[in-house]
Amino acid sequence: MIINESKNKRIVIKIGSSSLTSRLGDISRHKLERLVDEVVKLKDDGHEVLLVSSGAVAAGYRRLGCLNRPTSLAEKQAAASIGQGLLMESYSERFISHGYTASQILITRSDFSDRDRYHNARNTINVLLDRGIIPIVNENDTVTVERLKFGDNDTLSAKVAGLVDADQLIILSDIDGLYTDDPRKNPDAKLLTKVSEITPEIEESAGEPGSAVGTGGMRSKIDAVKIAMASGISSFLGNATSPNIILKAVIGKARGTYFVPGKNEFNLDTKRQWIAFHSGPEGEIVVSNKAKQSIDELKSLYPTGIRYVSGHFKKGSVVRIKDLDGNEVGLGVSNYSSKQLIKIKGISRDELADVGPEEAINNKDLVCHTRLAVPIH
Ligand SMILES: Nc1ncnc2c1ncn2[C@@H]1O[C@H](COP(=O)(O)OP(=O)(O)O)[C@@H](O)[C@H]1O
Ligand SMILES: N[C@@H](CCC(=O)OP(=O)(O)O)C(=O)O
Repeated sequence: MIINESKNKRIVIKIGSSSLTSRLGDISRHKLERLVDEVVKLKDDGHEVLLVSSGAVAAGYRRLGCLNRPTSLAEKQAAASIGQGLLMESYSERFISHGYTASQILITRSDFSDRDRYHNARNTINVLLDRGIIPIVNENDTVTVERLKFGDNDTLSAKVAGLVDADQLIILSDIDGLYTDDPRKNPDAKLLTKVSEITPEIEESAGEPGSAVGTGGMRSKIDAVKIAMASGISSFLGNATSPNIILKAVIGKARGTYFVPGKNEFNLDTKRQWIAFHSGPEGEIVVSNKAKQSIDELKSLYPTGIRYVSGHFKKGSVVRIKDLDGNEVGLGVSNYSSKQLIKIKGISRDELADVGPEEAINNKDLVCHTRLAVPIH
């Protein structure tokens, strides 16, 4: 199949456990190699490809001595510790047989919540992509604890797609796309081929995993797509077993669901993506109704609109912004420490002249929740 389009794309492909495993639950070499062979064709055509691949637990649990996929955290982590190496070995062997090199990247949420580490990951991945390598990302299962988990590889893939400014996110699963209901439970469910807005009906239709090896189900795929949409990235969801699914998805000819990003104001730049999806807010400020309104309009926040400040934070920390009823309205990088803000809250811009930067939060460092239909943190 000739897939070359005028522009070479940067493509992130998420491969779920169910797309790599046999009916017994262990890794199917045949399935893995078929997908790698498609990626190789994309590479031959000049596209940059990054994989986010699950499968470590599936590849390792039998050698750990478990009959079924384990459910306890420690056993899953032990299985992943065995399986991650085996998984990478299978990928590497196949890519090398085609003359390409794969690299392994294991990430936890805490790696991304530090802005320097976030940038570092981005720089490293850019070097790999520039040199024609295929980075293969998975969650660093052996060291994550529930609290620090990305939660699943679906949202991880969307965050990685944002990190590397991907042109497209392709999520492969064991289902043909997003249906109006879980098709395994409702035979009347209809496939949605194009989605430009995640409506409450779509949220409701998204259910649990369909197989014993899947973890996120449609719920986490929708969360992932929302993150991609907010980052201005088109996504595709389709069935890994469908022939040439990746090649067809890239040219818009695959059976499945295409998700197209919404209006421009949702297209978060990398800094806002970091604030929205990765940062760990260190304090809270409560703002007046008028200030809330200007945040809704994505305007900078001035000390005059701040009513209360809580927590101890430094200049440059991310803080939660709440309205007078206690609802979170956004997140932003504070130009002042909590100590300074307590002193200057409520003060007008004229009176502030000598204290420091006028704005408490510049609008470039502001993420407004009403403009962002995405779960934060
Ligand atoms: N609205 C829906 N549309 C499609 N699939 C759905 C829906 N709701 C729930 N599902 C289930 O989600 C499953 C895919 O998620 P999951 O098992 O986690 O796969 P993976 O391992 O590929 O991440 C499907 O097999 C399907 O049974
Ligand atoms: N990191 C884990 C998988 C986590 C996960 O999201 O799995 P899946 O829902 O199959 O994509 C592993 O490699 O087994």
